[in-house]
Amino acid sequence: MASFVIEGGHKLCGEIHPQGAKNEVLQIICATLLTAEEVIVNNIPDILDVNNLIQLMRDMGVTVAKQGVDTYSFKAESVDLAYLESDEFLKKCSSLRGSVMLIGPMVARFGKAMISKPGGDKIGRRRLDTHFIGIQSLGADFRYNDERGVYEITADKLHGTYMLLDEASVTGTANIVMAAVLAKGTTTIYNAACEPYLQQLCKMLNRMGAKISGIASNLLTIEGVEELHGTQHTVLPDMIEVGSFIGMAAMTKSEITIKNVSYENLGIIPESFRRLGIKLEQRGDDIYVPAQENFQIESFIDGSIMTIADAPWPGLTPDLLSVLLVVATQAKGSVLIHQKMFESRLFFVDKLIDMGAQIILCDPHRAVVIGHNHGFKLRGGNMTSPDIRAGIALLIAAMSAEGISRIHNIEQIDRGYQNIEGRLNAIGARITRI
Ligand SMILES: CC(=O)N[C@H]1[C@@H](OP(=O)(O)OP(=O)(O)OC[C@H]2O[C@@H](n3ccc(=O)[nH]c3=O)[C@H](O)[C@@H]2O)O[C@H](CO)[C@@H](O)[C@@H]1O
Ligand SMILES: C=C(OP(=O)(O)O)C(=O)O
Repeated sequence: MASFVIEGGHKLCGEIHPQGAKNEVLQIICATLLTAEEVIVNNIPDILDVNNLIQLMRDMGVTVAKQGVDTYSFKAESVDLAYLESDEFLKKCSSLRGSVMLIGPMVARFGKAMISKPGGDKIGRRRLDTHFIGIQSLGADFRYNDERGVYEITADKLHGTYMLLDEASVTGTANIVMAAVLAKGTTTIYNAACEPYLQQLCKMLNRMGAKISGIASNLLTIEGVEELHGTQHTVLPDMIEVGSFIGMAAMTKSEITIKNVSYENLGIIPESFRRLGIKLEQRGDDIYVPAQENFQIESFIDGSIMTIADAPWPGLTPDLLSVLLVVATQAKGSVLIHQKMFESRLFFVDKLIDMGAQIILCDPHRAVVIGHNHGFKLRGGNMTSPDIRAGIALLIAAMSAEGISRIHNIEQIDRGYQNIEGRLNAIGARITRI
């Protein structure tokens, strides 16, 4: 298990470029299974989750070639269906949440998929009902093998249908869309998730010959087609990384420019930081964050205490709440952070409290943060990263703290942030990997 040693208190200065979006690229790579032709994908981040999925595709028999620093081609002419039954494949799937999105394309094109319980962050219950019910309603048969703890999914031919999802699941919607594009007839998905990740997936599938309408809304209509073709796709910048950089700048009183953020795809994210009092300017497609000595949390119009809560897109992504929470510890004023979707993502606040933050954890979903207004610096600490976003929040806390901090289990951070210490050290941070 690797660790970061962080010397706190150094300001950042300069420009930083966000990597390609992790949660988009996981969908996109799975979708390359839908055609025998070559799909070229640009702006692929060099992160653990993505590299593991690329390796899994290779193991399945997909021809993968690295064509440039962040460009790969995928050609799924055939897939080794026997490998899907192997313990090795199932073990790899279980350590990677994105692998659940192999089901849709595999069933649609090859009539068969196997999956063990997928991994990902341990951030509370993460059910898969939306995926299973959706793909089942297209006509697939799900069988659970108790002995091996795996699901076997089979279908002769999928058939389009109407479905109202029980929740707007991000990976669930992606999985169902990827199954429906090759189904016979029309599929209508209501209460579909509509994050930019999904918009990008649907646009790529349409370039491959799919017929999807309603993109960016929660009502998708998919007319099934016989087959799909090759294409090129460029992954959007990672909006969670953009938000993480805004948070870092505010906590370290730094002036930075975040380059090429695809501002129009950030939704409510910039506004959520502004509600904490953080100034940021859109400059072309960049975000400029000026150095700020203080920032004051707004109140609601009726004067009541600000609440920042997650919600399905275009609401605020839950993946940024840990960052917003840590930033609030140095704001002026108080805020209630309400993590509605996940039930174990706030426990990391204990570590922030140890560092001197004023936080009341009300229950697994809600924390009240009373900001120090930069009047008291957090103390360096020794901590372990429980999940990817708590990991980055702890790194932000450590970068702003007095003294040396150590963060263990940084593999969690590596899942989603490319060479984070290298990129941050280049603009003034002091982070060492040991
Ligand atoms: C690989 C990937 O893309 N992971 C993202 C994806 O995970 P993932 O697709 O696994 O998450 P889901 O969208 O399925 O659901 C996330 C959680 O929110 C709850 N829920 C979801 C929708 C809803 O309308 N109401 C509700 O309560 C679910 O019960 C679950 O606990 O989306 C999550 C929610 O944005 C993000 O945190 C993850 O980073
Ligand atoms: C929760 C996340 O990832 P995963 O769904 O892969 O666990 C995340 O990206 O914040």
